Amino acid sequence: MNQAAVTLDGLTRTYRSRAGSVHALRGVTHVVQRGTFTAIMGPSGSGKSTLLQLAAGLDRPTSGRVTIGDTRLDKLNETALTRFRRTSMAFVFQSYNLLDSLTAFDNVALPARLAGRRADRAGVLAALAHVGLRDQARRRPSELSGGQQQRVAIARAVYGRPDVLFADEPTGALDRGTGRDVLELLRSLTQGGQSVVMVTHDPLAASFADGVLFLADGQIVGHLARADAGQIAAAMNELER
Ligand SMILES: Nc1ncnc2c1ncn2[C@@H]1O[C@H](COP(=O)(O)OP(=O)(O)OP(=O)(O)O)[C@@H](O)[C@H]1O
Repeated sequence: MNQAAVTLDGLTRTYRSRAGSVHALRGVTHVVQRGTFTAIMGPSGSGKSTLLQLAAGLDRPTSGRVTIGDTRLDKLNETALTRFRRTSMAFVFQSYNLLDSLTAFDNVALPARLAGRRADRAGVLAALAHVGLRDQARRRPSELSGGQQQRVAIARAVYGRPDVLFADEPTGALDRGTGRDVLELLRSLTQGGQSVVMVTHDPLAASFADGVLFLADGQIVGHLARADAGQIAAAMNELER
């Protein structure tokens, strides 16, 4: 089996507007191994969100390519890409992105239903149980705390057992303790062979990852393996000087 979960090969992304061109990514090459948790850090505007969007197939690179497992995203048309995203990848955002008119259960079941599959009741409940919310299945997001809502979003993301979970500041809106629970949950997914790629500004959040990639000005400028929050903060300070 291919041990590479995400392969980024010479990725560039240039945004063009009347005001001029912005080179958000300037040639990023990196491999995320299967079953690992990677954090991406860097100063504001360094290209972190752009990188995540390209890796998740939500946007196309100007040049270079993204491969998820053995599948090259540039070989897929929009329909095939949407289908592939629904089965192989999931995305967790800072703002949870749950539908308030649906219960926790129906939010978790939604991607499968959108993909034209029946959501199996036992599987959805198991996903909710995995994030400690088995008893809240009938509640709507507005009846849950922020941390619980983010756990519903993670249950939704893991229900289809995607190979890769992308997360953009997943703990940005949570207090420390709740954030820690969410990060431990993300880390636990790797034991089942899933990969997690997370953008964060928070060195403590990044310390839960197996490795941290540092971006500056659209390029990878450093890498730390299994570092504590102090080491990560020191590396960030160096970058921002
Ligand atoms: N749609 C867009 N059109 C034009 N420029 C963009 C667009 N999206 C991002 N940019 C620019 O590309 C660069 C990288 O942006 P990106 O959002 O990837 O950075 P980031 O590291 O995620 O920043 P932050 O930490 O502030 O969220 C920035 O200069 C940004 O202004």
